[in-house]
Amino acid sequence: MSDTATKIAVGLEGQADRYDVTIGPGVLAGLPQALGPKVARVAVIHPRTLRALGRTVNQQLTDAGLRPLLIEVPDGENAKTAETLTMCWALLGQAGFTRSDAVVGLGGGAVTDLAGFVAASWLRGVAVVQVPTTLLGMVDAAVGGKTGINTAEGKNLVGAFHPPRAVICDLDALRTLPHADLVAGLAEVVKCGFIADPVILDLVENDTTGAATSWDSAVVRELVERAIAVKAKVVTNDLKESGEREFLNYGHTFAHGVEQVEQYTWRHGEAVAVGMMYVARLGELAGRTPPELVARHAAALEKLGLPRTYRGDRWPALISAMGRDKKNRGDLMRFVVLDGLAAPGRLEGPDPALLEEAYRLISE
Ligand SMILES: NC(=O)c1ccc[n+]([C@@H]2O[C@H](COP(=O)([O-])OP(=O)(O)OC[C@H]3O[C@@H](n4cnc5c(N)ncnc54)[C@H](O)[C@@H]3O)[C@@H](O)[C@H]2O)c1
Ligand SMILES: O=C(O)C(=O)C[C@@H](O)[C@H](O)[C@H](O)COP(=O)(O)O
Ligand SMILES: [Zn+2]
Repeated sequence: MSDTATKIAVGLEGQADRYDVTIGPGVLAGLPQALGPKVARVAVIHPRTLRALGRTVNQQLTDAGLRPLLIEVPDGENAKTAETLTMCWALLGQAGFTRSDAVVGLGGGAVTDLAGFVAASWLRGVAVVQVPTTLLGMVDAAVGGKTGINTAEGKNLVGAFHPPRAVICDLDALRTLPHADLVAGLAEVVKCGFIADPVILDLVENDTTGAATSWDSAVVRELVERAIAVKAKVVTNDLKESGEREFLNYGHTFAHGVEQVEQYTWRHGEAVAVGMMYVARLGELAGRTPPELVARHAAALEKLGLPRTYRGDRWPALISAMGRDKKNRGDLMRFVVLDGLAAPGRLEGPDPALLEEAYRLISE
């Protein structure tokens, strides 16, 4: 293991489901230990693009005396389908996976969401170790135990809360990540800045050298660690989203609508960027979010090269998709808005006219 690794614990001290998120270059070497002593077989679920890394992990686990089974799935959201889930179940069944075996999610957020749900559902729950290989996976998707897949009707509509046994964020994995995916991941980091840790925003705003978008910079490492610390604290307090975990959903009602309407051709992080602009405007229209904070959203996202606007001719499809958001209760639409910097709150049942007006304000 790298001697420059950082560990952030998730879960209450002394509880069996507490786990570490390990961050640093080279920390993938710790995967066999992270799986624990009782595991024999390991299903390594990875996307097509990471076939070579999958083989490296296969060798690493074999050398450690484990019996890996590589499962290759499609890239991106195409992995988060009932068909891919069924394929994974079939392969685990054919290999005779038992409750002492484990799953590894090796890939971006789409794969860690799928792998987590495979683990949550197989034999009603086996261990999963998440090895995120995108920035977004490291700072958000792999941490916190939200797992799931999409259905034709919407994003993440089927899933389970299933905390991982460990999360391994090997920063070396970011070397091959396309720049646009790195930047998209920063949208979730900025989200953590607005809802909980303004130092994140300072780091982005004061970056004069492009360090915030350079995968191997000290700034990116600090951003990763700060965002994970925000998420770790929230999910430790509220794993199943009955309270403050909803704040991690800031910007996501609109974002998930955009992803669905665009048939998942938009990156999740890009949709979250626009979704934060939308809800910042909504909060302002509702008299909750101060105008200068709305302007700060636009400035921070622009600095990173993230989108702030969306096409203006999709309202019926968007409002329909937003009606299926998990924060809603019956006909009551519920949003997370900011009452100030690092002061998230809920906006329940806003006037439909405000919902459409906020859309108009961010329309191209
Ligand atoms: N469960 C959660 O709490 C949570 C949180 C945030 C996002 N998510 C989900 O995460 C998904 C988005 O994740 P994402 O942004 O990582 O996208 P992604 O998983 O689709 O990955 C983006 C692309 O990068 C490729 N890739 C992954 N690692 C790579 C690497 N190191 N080098 C080169 N290519 C690489 C992938 O194969 C894919 O084509 C969405 O489905 C979103 O809903 C879940
Ligand atoms: O961890 C959470 O809780 C989040 O809401 C984090 C989000 O960034 C993430 O995109 C999550 O998958 C959204 O969940 P959903 O419940 O809105 O599907
Ligand atoms: Zn998200």
